[in-house]
Amino acid sequence: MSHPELRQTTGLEDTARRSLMSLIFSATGLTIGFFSLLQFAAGNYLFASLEVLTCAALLAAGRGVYRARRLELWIYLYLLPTFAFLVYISLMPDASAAAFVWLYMIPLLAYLMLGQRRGFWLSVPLLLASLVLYYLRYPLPDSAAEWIDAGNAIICGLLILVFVHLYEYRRAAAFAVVEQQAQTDPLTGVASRRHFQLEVRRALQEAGRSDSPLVLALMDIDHFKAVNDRHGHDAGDHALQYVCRLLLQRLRSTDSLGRLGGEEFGLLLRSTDAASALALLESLRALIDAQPLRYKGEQIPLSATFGLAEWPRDGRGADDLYRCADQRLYRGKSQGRNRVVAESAPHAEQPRQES
Ligand SMILES: Nc1nc2c(ncn2[C@@H]2O[C@H](COP(=O)(O)OP(=O)(O)OP(=O)(O)O)[C@@H](O)[C@H]2O)c(=O)[nH]1
Repeated sequence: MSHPELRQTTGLEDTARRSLMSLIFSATGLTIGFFSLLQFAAGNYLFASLEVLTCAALLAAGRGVYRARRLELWIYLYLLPTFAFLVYISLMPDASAAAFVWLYMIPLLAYLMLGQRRGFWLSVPLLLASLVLYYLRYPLPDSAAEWIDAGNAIICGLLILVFVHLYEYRRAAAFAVVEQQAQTDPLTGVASRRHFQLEVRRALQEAGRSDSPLVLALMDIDHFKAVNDRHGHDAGDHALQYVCRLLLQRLRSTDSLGRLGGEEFGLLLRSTDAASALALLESLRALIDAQPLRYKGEQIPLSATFGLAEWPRDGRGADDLYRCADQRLYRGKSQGRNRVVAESAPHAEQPRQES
């Protein structure tokens, strides 16, 4: 029952990523700010001033990253100079032999900010290159004790890499499950109300940019209470799932289907005008009408009423389109149900009254 368009991100991961980046930028800025004080105290004014500037830039980036459009660019603008700096301080002429521990930050930061695949491809080559440079700079160990020291450092780095890789793998998998659940109606598998509404708003922005029409349709199964009352709630659940399957069979990959609540569904038909939508929805209506649900040896007849609104003809905002489609759906119900309504009544209509 999966439909490609129902698999878009809700932005959950994006928000989490931005707040993590903000934290990392700010923490790095404050750390560098602290070191700038030490540099001032040591009389290294040029270095100290550069560190103050870097600190200010990172603190500003920590605030600005929430609005950043090209997030990837911000990540690489942070990671590449940071990694170059970490490699430098580990290998600079007067570095202590223990300064290499800063290299362990590389996989942590790369995985945190880039995720598993790109984190791996950025950090592993860099760590290997740093290892080679380190042993060009320092002679190879020549005693058992020195080999043990080197072994500790390498094995510790390797374990950090393996653990961060496994951690990120599990985190991403858990996040995907949570995101999927937030986007999906658990009974029917179509988009949840919240996700569908998000898709409508996104589609309206795209339609505004490309200036191509779009149709929002609302569909309500007729006399659904009677299905529950006569055949039981379980039959009602099967009917909801069945109707969704029928709809998804016919909808195009660019269309979206969401459950707005109870037995009401939303259909989003991108790049479609009212005339083509009417033909499509009419075929969906006829399909539901012609194919009763088979449930425990019984045939349960089903039908549905549709109301549709076209962007920009019937409104430019999501609320206007919902209101218009809802009025037409209500009109279809009052005209006898099992129909598609694409036009408003000649006179102004009252908003639909909830029973
Ligand atoms: N089985 C089942 N029933 C549900 C679910 N959600 C809502 N309903 C039922 O759907 C029915 C909706 O009834 P009404 O709002 O009166 O609408 P209707 O009987 O379809 O009548 P019209 O819409 O006017 O054609 C109620 O009986 C709800 O209990 C669900 O998830 N499963």
